[in-house]
Amino acid sequence: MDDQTLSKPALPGRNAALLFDLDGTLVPFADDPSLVCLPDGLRRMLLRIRHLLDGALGIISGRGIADLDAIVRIPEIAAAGLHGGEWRTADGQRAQLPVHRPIVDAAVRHALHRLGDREGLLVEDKGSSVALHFRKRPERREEVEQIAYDLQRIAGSGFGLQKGNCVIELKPAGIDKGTAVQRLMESAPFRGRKPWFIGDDYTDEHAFEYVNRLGGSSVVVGGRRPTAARAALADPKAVRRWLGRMIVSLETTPGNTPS
Ligand SMILES: O=P(O)(O)OC[C@H]1O[C@H](O[C@H]2O[C@H](CO)[C@@H](O)[C@H](O)[C@H]2O)[C@H](O)[C@@H](O)[C@@H]1O
Repeated sequence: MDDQTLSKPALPGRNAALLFDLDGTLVPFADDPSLVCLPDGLRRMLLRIRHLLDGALGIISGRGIADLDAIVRIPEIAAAGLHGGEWRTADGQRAQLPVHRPIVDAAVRHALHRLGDREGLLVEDKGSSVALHFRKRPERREEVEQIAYDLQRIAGSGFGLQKGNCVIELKPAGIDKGTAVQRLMESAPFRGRKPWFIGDDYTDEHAFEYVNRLGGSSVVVGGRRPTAARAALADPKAVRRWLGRMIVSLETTPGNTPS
């Protein structure tokens, strides 16, 4: 169904575990992925909410964790990167799935060779995957997607494709943001709490489906439909306003000691 009308999300209670996507959710899209930054005011809000939820706040992204850390700048925040290919729990333990570097190297070389004129296009080498970006050249979408399909054939069944906002990515098969949410939810202080996932893109649908199955709350940012999400916010500015209301609500909930 693509005429879904979704209402705004309620405010999470003190037993919530809050998991956010980054690009298109907490921060607006930029032409160049390296130009994205998280404003200081928003960082302070996330820190405050993390404190009020006893640490149960994390980021789940298609970016690698090192890239996320450089943007988010919240030391040791619980995170999953590369759509679930690596993760770090709130106590700082890190893990990552095996990286098939020779295949990724071959895919990067093939993509660079095939693209020819790369003006406005970007081949992003993410270590275990490779993303082909066409935000500045939307008219080349079909050509870029065709190259990605060819990369998938060359890489074989151990790899799959993930479409996103003006991007298509070759990534290891069998990982997605649903498994990423599951990994964090099985670790402290997330375990036993009600999961919330807030995201905007196709890759976030796996996470929406997962939290829905757990009886959690799923919030899509923006107008992409259809979606498995059960509530919606218009854009990253609306997300920030919602976070502001959340802080007031959590601070005034009996049992929370403002500090
Ligand atoms: O899961 P996310 O946190 O949303 O990360 C998804 C991808 O984000 C980045 O690409 C997207 O954002 C860029 C900056 O706004 C934009 O230029 C690009 O068009 C978007 O697709 C990042 O570069 C990717 O590696 C992530 O997978």
